Amino acid sequence: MDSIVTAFHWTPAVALALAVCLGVGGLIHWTTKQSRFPGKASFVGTHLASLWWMLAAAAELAALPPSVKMFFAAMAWPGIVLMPSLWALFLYQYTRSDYRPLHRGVLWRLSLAPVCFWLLALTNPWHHGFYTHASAPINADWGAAINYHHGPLFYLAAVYVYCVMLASIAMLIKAIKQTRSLYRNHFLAMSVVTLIPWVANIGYVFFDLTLFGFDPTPFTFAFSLSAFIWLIQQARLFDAVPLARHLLLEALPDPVLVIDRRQRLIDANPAALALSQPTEQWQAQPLAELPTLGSRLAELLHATPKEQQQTLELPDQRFYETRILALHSEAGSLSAPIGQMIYLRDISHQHLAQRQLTEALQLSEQRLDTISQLHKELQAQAIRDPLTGLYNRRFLDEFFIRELARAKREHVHLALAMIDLDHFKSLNDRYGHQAGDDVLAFTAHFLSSELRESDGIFRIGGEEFLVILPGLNATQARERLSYVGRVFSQESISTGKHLLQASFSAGLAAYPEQGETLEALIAHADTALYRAKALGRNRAEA
Ligand SMILES: Nc1nc2c(ncn2[C@@H]2O[C@H](COP(=O)(O)OP(=O)(O)OP(=O)(O)O)[C@@H](O)[C@H]2O)c(=O)[nH]1
Repeated sequence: MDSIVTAFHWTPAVALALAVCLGVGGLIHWTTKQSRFPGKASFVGTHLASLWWMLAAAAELAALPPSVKMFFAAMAWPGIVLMPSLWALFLYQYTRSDYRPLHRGVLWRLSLAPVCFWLLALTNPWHHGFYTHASAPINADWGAAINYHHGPLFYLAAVYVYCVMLASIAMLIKAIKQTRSLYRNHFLAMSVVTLIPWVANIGYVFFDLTLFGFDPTPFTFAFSLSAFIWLIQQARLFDAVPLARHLLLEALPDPVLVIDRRQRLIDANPAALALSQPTEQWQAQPLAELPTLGSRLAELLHATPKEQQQTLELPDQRFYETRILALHSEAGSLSAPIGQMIYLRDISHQHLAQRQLTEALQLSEQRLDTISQLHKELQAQAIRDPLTGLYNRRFLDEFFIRELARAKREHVHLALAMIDLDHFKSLNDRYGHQAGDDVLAFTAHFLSSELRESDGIFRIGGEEFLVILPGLNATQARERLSYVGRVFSQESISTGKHLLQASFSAGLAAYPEQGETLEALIAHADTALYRAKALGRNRAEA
């Protein structure tokens, strides 16, 4: 026991190596507790291999006898060879989002080279193919580091490991080229994390670079470890949520743009790029200079928040509803504005449909107006005589009922006159039908101007008129029509070619004395008209 204790010593380098081992162990434990991510098993395996390497390195550092140091140097080899293989496997799975568990066959194949090199390293005292005879402590101090002189087997192992590392780097470069999402940042970060230990290793193998007189590679794992912790904590590596959000944004058919505080474009999803078609160097370009929509969006950003939610009309009948969201950095309880996100929702279909609907509604309203206007005109035409413009027989009943009701209500008379032009047939025969029409039109106009506005004048036959005179009894109506008839007979009627004179006879009846119905009053007035004709025409009889 004592010999074992005295075979090792405790130095700051050993403490550092053990601290890194503890860190790597903690990272492995933490990773196993995380939710699934592509290549999780190979990621854990990589760190187990590096832990093995680090433990062997720590033991070699702590060991005092050169033979023990060389034994632990040989013990490190399964970790040294397995680690890059598992790392390459992890990158292969991660860049392909491959969640499948590791196949046992793959593990066997990956373990083959590490086991072979391990056996070759352990059997080095017999063949010295790994470390040559010249390998010896750097000085005479007890526990001094060994200055290894590498044999061909060592270089074979180095070539194997570097080939695997080159494959990893190639895989990362390909992945970086093919993606522009958050994955790209992850791949970039992983490249750096991967490169640093191997730069240190190349420095050790080819340029004799050492730390504590020792291969610095395992110590750079301290850097890798910190980088991974940062990536996992801050950049949320392996966290599905930001990746899912980013992928969603990429797949979103609506354009989304992100600008910084100085309104320079920092991100745009494929839909935004397809809409705007900017130059290749669109990142960091001022928003206002962005083709198609930049100037419009820049104007919107200066508008009030209310106006910012408006419809943006772009060429080719495309309409977008705009939404502008402020972005803040969350640093503890402090929140600072860092930019804005502009979201454009494609509402072309709804907008066009709404416009078509509005146009259709306007058209149907116009048509409805025209129809109701036509309807009114038709209604008016239906109750009017086209030649004279006077009411016709159709409106007589309605007019009479209303006036009779009023007469009854107000206890007044209601007179009715039948008017017939005298000798109209001979006028027609002598001067023609057109002249007859002119006389009829003149008569209508004359009666309308001579009688009261409240009197109803109807043309009820060829040269027959009917007049309703509210408030007048038969005698008063007779006086009124006698006077109007006299004036009419003195009028000269122009019929184009001739100046004619005409007269009319009128027969009168009045409610309530001569009757209380239209039929009764017409019958009475007809009789009176017949009498007026018989008495020589151009007169009114009651
Ligand atoms: N120009 C014209 N003539 C019409 C119209 N409607 C009816 N008439 C004519 O009016 C005349 C009516 O004549 P009659 O009923 O015989 O009576 P009259 O010649 O007026 O004789 P009295 O009534 O007895 O004075 C007929 O010749 C009809 O052809 C019309 O719209 N235009």
